[in-house]
Amino acid sequence: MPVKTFDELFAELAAKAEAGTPGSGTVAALEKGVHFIGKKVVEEAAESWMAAEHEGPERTAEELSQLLYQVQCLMLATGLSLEDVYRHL
Ligand SMILES: N=c1c2ncn([C@@H]3O[C@H](COP(=O)(O)OP(=O)(O)OP(=O)(O)O)[C@@H](O)[C@H]3O)c2ncn1[C@@H]1O[C@H](COP(=O)(O)O)[C@@H](O)[C@H]1O
Repeated sequence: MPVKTFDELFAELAAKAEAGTPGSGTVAALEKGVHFIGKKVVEEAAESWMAAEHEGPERTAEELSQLLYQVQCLMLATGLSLEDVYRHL
């Protein structure tokens, strides 16, 4: 299975948001807004923490991937680009 990078995922999600792609979970989440997505970020962060403490590296990687996805949704919901975030690294 080809590996999707953080930047590639962001480009995919941004294109779906721009197009309003029907059936996209990302488009649906963006319609719900910052409050909904913010709660998802917190939820996935907590699940990543719990997986790291109790569930092993594979489950932790899975939860962290979901956290990265929700972080990107929050960036899109707030109009932030990758560069806007990267310049703080
Ligand atoms: N990486 C992800 C990804 N990680 C998590 N999620 C969604 O984030 C939600 C939260 O995950 P949970 O584990 O909490 O899911 P759940 O508790 O079973 O479901 P919920 O009740 O919370 O919806 C789920 O609905 C997942 O579908 C993701 N949705 C999409 N992607 C990627 O984004 C791309 C675009 O997706 P669409 O916009 O749906 O086409 C896809 O090709 C994927 O690569």
